[in-house]
Amino acid sequence: MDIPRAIWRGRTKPELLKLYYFRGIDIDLVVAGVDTTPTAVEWAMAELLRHPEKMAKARAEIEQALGMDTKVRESDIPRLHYLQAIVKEIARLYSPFLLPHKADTEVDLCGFKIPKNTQIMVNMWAMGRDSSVWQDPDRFEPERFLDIEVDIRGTDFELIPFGAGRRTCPGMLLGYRMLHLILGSLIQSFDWELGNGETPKTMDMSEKLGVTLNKAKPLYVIATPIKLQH
Ligand code: HEM
Repeated sequence: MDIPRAIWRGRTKPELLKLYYFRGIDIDLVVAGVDTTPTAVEWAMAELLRHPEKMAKARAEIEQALGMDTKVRESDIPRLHYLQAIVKEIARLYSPFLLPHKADTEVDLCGFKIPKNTQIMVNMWAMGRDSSVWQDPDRFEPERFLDIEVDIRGTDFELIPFGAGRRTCPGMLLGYRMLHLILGSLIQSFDWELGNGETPKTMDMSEKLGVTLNKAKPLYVIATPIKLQH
């Protein structure tokens, strides 16, 4: 990571270390914050376009809760239970790995001995699709979350898309709210159609693993604005 010459010229060593440290934090925030939310929104829109009846159900909930003349706001999220269920279902289906962690000491985890200094990768994708926990795990079924209480903010360990504990995602509350707001606004404000000749049945839903789990073939859609009453 290079810092331009004009910035480091004439600075003392501690000053330079500080610069590197803060620059590292900036880069962390951009890398970790930029890709995650849009990727989740893309998967959610793809699933909703594959299941138009669920898109209609989500819009009906918003219309019923807010009427036709108010845009979705952050304060509306607690009332939009189906929207929350969609976000949880997307987190269950399309979360990749947590960041790598390292065991500080030897630990016993569910009968497995993890030696000190082992690097641990938590596979959230596999956790989300574990058939001993989730019924019909590969199916997009937000309704499953209407009957059970699962908090995805790091307290219910069957679903931890932001991680949990001391190294949990520091952008969690921002990401969590943005997901609901963006998705709610998109559902409320536009009619959606698939582009590029794709149909709900033939849509390519393959995945591409990076730091986030991306859609291998980007979603191509046509959006028609719906006029809110004002
Ligand atoms: C839907 C949105 C997001 C998801 C699903 C998400 C998920 C995650 C996950 C799983 C981790 C690793 C936690 C672990 O290994 O235990 C993480 C770390 C991190 N996230 Fe997020 N994140 C999101 C949004 C954001 C945003 C908006 C920001 C910043 C503005 C952000 C900043 C970070 C940073 C800096 C780390 C590294 C923390 C560390 O190393 O201790 N994230 N995130």
